[in-house]
Amino acid sequence: MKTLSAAESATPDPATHQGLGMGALISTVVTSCVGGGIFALASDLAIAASPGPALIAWGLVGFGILMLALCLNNLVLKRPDLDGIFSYAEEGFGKYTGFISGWGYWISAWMGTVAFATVMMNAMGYFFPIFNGANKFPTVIFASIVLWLVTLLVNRGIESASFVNAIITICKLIPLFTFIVVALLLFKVNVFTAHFWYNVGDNLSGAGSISAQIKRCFIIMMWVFVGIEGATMLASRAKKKSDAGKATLIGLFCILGLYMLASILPYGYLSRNALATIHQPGMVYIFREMVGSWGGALISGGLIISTLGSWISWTMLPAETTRLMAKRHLLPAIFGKANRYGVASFSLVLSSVLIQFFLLSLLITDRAYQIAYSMCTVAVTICYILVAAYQIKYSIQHFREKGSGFQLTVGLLALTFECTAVYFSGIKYLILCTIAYIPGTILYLMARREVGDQVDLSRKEWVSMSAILTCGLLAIVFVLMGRLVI
Ligand SMILES: NC(=[NH2+])NCCC[C@H](N)C(=O)O
Repeated sequence: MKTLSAAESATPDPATHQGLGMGALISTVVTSCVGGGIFALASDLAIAASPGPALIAWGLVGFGILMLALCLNNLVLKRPDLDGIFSYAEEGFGKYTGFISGWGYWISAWMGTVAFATVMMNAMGYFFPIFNGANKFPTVIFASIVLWLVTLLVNRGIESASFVNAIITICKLIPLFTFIVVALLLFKVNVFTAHFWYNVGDNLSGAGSISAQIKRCFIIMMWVFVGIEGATMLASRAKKKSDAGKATLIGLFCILGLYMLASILPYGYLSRNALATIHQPGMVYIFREMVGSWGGALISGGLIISTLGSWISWTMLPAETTRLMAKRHLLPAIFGKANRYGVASFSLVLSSVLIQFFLLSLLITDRAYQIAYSMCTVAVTICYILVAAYQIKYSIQHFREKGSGFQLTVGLLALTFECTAVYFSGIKYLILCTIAYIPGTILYLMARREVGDQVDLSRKEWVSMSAILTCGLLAIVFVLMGRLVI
């Protein structure tokens, strides 16, 4: 049995269908992007900014993600022979760069699961206060049980049937729409405009200049868009290739609309201060304030189902990524070895062990959710940057073709956006990621040996490898010295 990626699992089996239609493609974008982030968005953003700067940030991030989506569409159409997001980096800049991209994607995929687990346990706390208490042991134990149950299921080659996905999508959208409609009805213009640009006179950590507020919004907004690459990766299975492009754009605008409404409307009901200090995940408790306790239950229920669905899909994904990388000899063959259900067990179990390790962080910090999603976002940005870079390279190489000037501009804008986003999000997360490249690089070298390649790295590869390893080692030293605090 074949494992499906987060994106693929949302869609019908291509063998029994004549390719994916527009509806299936759009729902793929929504399924792979909308996980747990939206439920915490309002309160997370309120900590970072007032409504004015938040709106500007949505405009900027929306535009940047659009550029990225356009790059992916273009590459999928121009290079249908390449599969897996890391293959663009490999094709454009050599094997080690391909590895850098794939490894980033892999780290991001399982780090995202740590974020899912934390936000899901917060929502469980709504029903079972034991998960909300100061003692985090019950939370860690329950999250670990879910983790290993999901691992076991995926390891047995479950495929999320499309009807299950449809139910999950409905369960996540109904509470979200209900929230938005009620928030619209209760919207008070004077509350919304009271502190439109600044929140003067309170002691929010998020006070500050407009630009500082916009910067803080970036990582929160980027996180909710992780997964946008999902549908474009399906282009080769679309009924019409051009549909995939359209679907990504339509999906992107739908999601952007959903996110903007869910995060901006609450500013018209509660003050920024109140939103920022509300219990997490914000939407649950904002809705409870609005309509009473059934509201909190509705949103918590939606959140639990939504994150569980995403959790399963994103458990299949890292194993699938490393399997493809092993196929291309970027990782040792064991990463690609399928068990009798056709699942690459080693990768799967390795990701789960790492997730388990990071779940323990819940015991020592109450910022586990923020840390996990920041790491997830920055790690995936590494591959996005390389996608944009390949888009630029490809457009220059084929400059005579029609539309290349446009594609080049899109690539340049996407690259600028992604780099700025990493910078705004905090270089420290990027530096921390390099630690994971130390064992990764060893595995990469082993993979090269395996195929009899006497590791004859090019000069460029040596340079990038040494730079990354040095950063990784320095990061370890800084962490040990307590200089790198997240
Ligand atoms: N690598 C991952 N697990 N990504 C999950 C994507 C999360 C999604 N964007 C959300 O808002 O919840």
